[in-house]
Amino acid sequence: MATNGYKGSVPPEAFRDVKIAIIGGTGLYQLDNVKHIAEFEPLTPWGYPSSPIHIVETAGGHKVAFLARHGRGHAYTPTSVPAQANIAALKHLGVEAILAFSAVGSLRQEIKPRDFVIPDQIIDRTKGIRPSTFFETGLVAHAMFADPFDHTGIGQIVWNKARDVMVGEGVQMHLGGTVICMEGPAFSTRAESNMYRSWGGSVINMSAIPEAKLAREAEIAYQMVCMSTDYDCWHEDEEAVTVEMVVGNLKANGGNARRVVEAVLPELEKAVWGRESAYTIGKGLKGSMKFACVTDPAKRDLAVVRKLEYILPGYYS
Ligand SMILES: CSC[C@H]1O[C@H](OP(=O)(O)O)[C@H](O)[C@@H]1O
Ligand SMILES: Nc1ncnc2[nH]cnc12
Repeated sequence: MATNGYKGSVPPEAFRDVKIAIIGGTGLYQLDNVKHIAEFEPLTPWGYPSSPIHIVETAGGHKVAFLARHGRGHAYTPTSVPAQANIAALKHLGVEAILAFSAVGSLRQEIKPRDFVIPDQIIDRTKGIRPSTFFETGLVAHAMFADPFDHTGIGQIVWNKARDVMVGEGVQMHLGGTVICMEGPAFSTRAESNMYRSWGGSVINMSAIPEAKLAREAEIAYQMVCMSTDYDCWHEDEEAVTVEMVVGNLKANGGNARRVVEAVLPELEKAVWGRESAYTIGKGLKGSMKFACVTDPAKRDLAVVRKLEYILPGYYS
């Protein structure tokens, strides 16, 4: 792999014009069949991201960033993933759209292990122990989060461009659904799993929050693609989830995730680079966080304003 190892806070030329990022979850630690251009680990005001960011060149000649959510070798627990640094680093590069992959348990009979789901909602069951916002005392802003995913943009592209490819691999794709994001790292109890089903949950993972929230605060269009690996522990005819089960199915899912990326990138590139495309990415996002700020300019903490400059330059100063 050709890399320009780079550690620093200002990305050099090789890292400019990167508008799309892929976040890989459990089982997806790198992209294959792409030209690697460079990698770097920027120091953000929220620390270092979980892994070096790989810049790859697509068949369409665009640069795309890839980041392994849990780090190389899966070092970070779901709770300790430095999500603020991950999203801040991508935004600072210029990223406008994130396609994120996640291994999930299925809470529905019809979502079989190895199926893919493009969710449109989240129920947050993390326990308030993860830093989940870029804002703090001295600079307060409230992001709209009613629709946590870019479902009408990136989500539709995934559905329209990757569905047939996946069917060809014997994988069913489901459009829409609710991700329950639990704290972990231990899996749920049967009572919890059944409660989530009664709430209308479709799938369960440990990573949609705060990633999706932080992406929204950074004005990045974000869509998670969920790869089912198990029936959690609610299913009376199936064994309760184990890591072996998840990892076994992930071997197949990892290959399928790469096929999704390949199928989706050409249209996503057109949409993001403003060429003719039927899809709009990040509708209403640009500028939204400027008007979401409620702190009187006279009361703003300059140190916090300076931190926010890293992701939303000129918004609060
Ligand atoms: C190894 S099973 C639990 C683990 O898998 C998922 O990871 P990711 O979302 O990064 O693919 C889930 O969220 C848990 O972190
Ligand atoms: N059953 C499950 N619960 C939470 N996260 C998961 N990731 C994969 N399977 C999962």
